Amino acid sequence: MAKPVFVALDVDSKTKLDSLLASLGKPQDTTIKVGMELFYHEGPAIVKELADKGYHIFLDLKLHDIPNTVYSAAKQLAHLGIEYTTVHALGGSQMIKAAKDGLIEGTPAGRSVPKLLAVTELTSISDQVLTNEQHCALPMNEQVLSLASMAQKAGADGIICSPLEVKELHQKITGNFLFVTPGIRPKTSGSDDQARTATPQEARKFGSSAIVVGRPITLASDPQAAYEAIKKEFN
Ligand SMILES: O=C(O)c1cc(=O)[nH]c(=O)n1[C@@H]1O[C@H](COP(=O)(O)O)[C@@H](O)[C@H]1O
Repeated sequence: MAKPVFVALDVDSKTKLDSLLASLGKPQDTTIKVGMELFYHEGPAIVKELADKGYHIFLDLKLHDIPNTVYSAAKQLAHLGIEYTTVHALGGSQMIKAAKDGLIEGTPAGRSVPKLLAVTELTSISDQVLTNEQHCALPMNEQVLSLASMAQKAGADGIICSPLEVKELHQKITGNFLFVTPGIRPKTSGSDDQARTATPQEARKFGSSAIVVGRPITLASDPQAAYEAIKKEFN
């Protein structure tokens, strides 16, 4: 089975959303990511609407709060018909466990519990920022590994990291654990706010379970062609 390419629907209007979705293909064959921009603009109703149309939805709100608040929020998200959601691993093991418990508790009977992904270090964080602003004593690869192991023990189904870390993670983390990687930039892209990037082909070679791609598709002159080319390169 083809590994998912989650298209990040980072748009601020229903018109832009509809035109983007029209270029992606049949809902049942399309994996999409609803992030903060669209969710805060349209509210939870848009998630339900997309789920009812048959899209496979990754709802990325990156919860990060005290365990009780995250438990209650995750319980609400579990009603929406989503397949994946996110928390920040830096919220700690108790918070991750609370998110998982909330998802289990909130999932309607007969439906699958959404998979919980823990964001390790954002792909926009460079080695310099990790050291000089976060004052982290570990190098990036060890910090990501440490957060990934903790998240796995706490009950997460996988992590979000850069493709650049995935090869090493596969050697050290066993079991059925997902490595979902944004920071995807085809060769021709210029530089932007992403710091730890790789091409779709590199992500495949490193062993990413799925990739998340926004602007290389949403801002392309032909989003459909860009999406198809990236899917082909990753699989
Ligand atoms: O959780 C995420 O999806 C995420 C984590 C991370 O570390 N880096 C990251 O870029 N993302 C998301 O992945 C998408 C990347 O979009 P582009 O940079 O436009 O391809 C955005 O929607 C980000 O919110």
